[in-house]
Amino acid sequence: MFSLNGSSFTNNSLSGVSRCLTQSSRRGVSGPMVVAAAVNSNGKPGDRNVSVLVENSMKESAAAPVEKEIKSTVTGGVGDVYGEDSATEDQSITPWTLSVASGYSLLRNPHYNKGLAFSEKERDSHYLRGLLPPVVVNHDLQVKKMMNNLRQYEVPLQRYIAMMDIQEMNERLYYKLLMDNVEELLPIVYTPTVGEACQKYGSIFRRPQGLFISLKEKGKINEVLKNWPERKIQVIVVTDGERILGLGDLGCQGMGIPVGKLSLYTALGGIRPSACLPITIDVGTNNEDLLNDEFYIGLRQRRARGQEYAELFDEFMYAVKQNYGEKVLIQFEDFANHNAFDLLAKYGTSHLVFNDDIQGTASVVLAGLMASLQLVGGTLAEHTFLFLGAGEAGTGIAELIALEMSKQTGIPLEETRKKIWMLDSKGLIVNSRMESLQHFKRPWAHEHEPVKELVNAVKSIKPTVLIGSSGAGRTFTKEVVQALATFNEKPIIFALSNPTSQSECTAEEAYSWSEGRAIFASGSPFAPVEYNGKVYASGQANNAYIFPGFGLGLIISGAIRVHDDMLLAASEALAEQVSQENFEKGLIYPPFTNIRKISANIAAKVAAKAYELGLATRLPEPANLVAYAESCMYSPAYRSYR
Ligand SMILES: O=C([O-])CC(=O)C(=O)O
Ligand SMILES: [Mg+2]
Repeated sequence: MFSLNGSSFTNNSLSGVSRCLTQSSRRGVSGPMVVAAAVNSNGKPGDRNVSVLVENSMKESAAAPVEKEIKSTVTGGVGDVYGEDSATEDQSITPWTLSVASGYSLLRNPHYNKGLAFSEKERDSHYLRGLLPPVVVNHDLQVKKMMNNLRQYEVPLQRYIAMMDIQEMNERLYYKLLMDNVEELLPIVYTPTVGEACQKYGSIFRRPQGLFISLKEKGKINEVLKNWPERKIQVIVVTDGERILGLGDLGCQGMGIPVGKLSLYTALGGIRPSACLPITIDVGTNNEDLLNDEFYIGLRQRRARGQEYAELFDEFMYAVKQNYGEKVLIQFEDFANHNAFDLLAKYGTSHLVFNDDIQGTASVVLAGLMASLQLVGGTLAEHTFLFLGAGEAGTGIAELIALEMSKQTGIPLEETRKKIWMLDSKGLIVNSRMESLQHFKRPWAHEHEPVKELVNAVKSIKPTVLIGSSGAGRTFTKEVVQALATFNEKPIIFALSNPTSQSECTAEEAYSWSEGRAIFASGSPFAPVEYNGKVYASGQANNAYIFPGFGLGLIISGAIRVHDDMLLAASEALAEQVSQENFEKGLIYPPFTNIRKISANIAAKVAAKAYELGLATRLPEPANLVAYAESCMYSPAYRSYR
């Protein structure tokens, strides 16, 4: 332990300062620069506004709302957020230092470590001699070795843990692995395996990832954000863990989801890893198993609701804006319905927010539907839709379909919504249930007699498209699929719930029960299926196709708000990427192997829409947005250190 500016630090907290050369006089060096996150521990951040804010809120009683003070200090400016310039002598600041990492600490810094790929020259100039065995290998060989190692693990969760270890050890190796082997590794770092990882997060927990903001941090969220070692954040994925995939309330252990989503932001959408910040808001959990689990990592209390929740969230949202400015994208992920819609509505006018489960899923499904029309014919408005599940995903998709139909035909939204039917746990959503319906379900109540069972709704409504978004597995039974197949030559079936255990039916069931006629896509991946001597490959209707490119489009245009027309633009861009060859295989999504190109195209269309709507701030608009998007994308290639 030693003391700096009156605060105590362990050696580790200054990530190798003892071996680092102070950088202030050597700007422009292309060596491994490290920002040493030496955060003062006296609880007084240096920023003048923040100090005022925190002191004000401390003066008030702990329960008093801090919203007023927080809002009043937000200027949208990010110039001097750490307060180094504006602090007076009596205000303490965070002593950040820029330094060059070398030697042992360089090998332990995941941003800059290259392992055995350090060149002879780098080994000399960065004090690495003797710390590495003599061999020098290239990036490709490292990837080959890691893939060999990963394939030795038969249990997917072991592969997940191994991937997390690689991410902690050598970030560029992690992203190159993921990008070069996207179809093989996506099911590991993402659905379905990430679901199991969240369920067991407490047990497999090694090193913390992302930021945990719990009720204990109320009144101090500004300081917590300052503890994060990166300053230039472009995308935050935040969850409160209440509805993790279709697995329900996993509390603080939901952190696996923001971490996984942001890995995809980098690998699939080209956002720099250092610009990505995963956050879990911990307000407790109502999951009894977790509350009784000795390895649980979160607050051991039931969920805070109402004002307590709203105040913590408000403090968080304004602290984010204060620290990272107007253009940081905040992606809401896996909130329960009752919060998801309200948070999106509440912050949609003041922040750049995007709800992946409502908007991202909607955009990916609309893209799949646009592509399906090439196989089944007709226009969107000529189809009839039935949803099982009227939550975030279901109503979000329904609204985007209705909007697109309305744009295509000129028919008012209220009318196009009538082509879309929904069934929730209480049966078909019909007018006679109106009084008891949650507000987000009401637009979908149409005139019809009550129907309880899905199979009877299918027989009565005769949908051409059946979409499962309830989070409950195995609900598209043989009877349901067979009924659908009696009046559709090519029934379109989306089994969207994640992970695989929650899928409404399997690919094999969809093809065999429809005698090979279904056009099928699912939220979690299924291997190709053989039926009657023919191989059927199904698509993955997962928002992973959309959010990385969508976010990139917002960032490259400097967008300040999300607009529904941007979602439609993203759907069109994705649907356009389905090739004739894909269609011939019955696919309605392009393969993930092309995802970087797909993301660049989505980004370009989203950015173009932002410029058109006057929501872009990065001017002038680049002439070729696809080329510009591609040029902005992160590459995991190693850099040379002088
Ligand atoms: O994470 C995924 O695979 C898709 C998604 O957003 C969800 O199921 O909540
Ligand atoms: Mg989600």
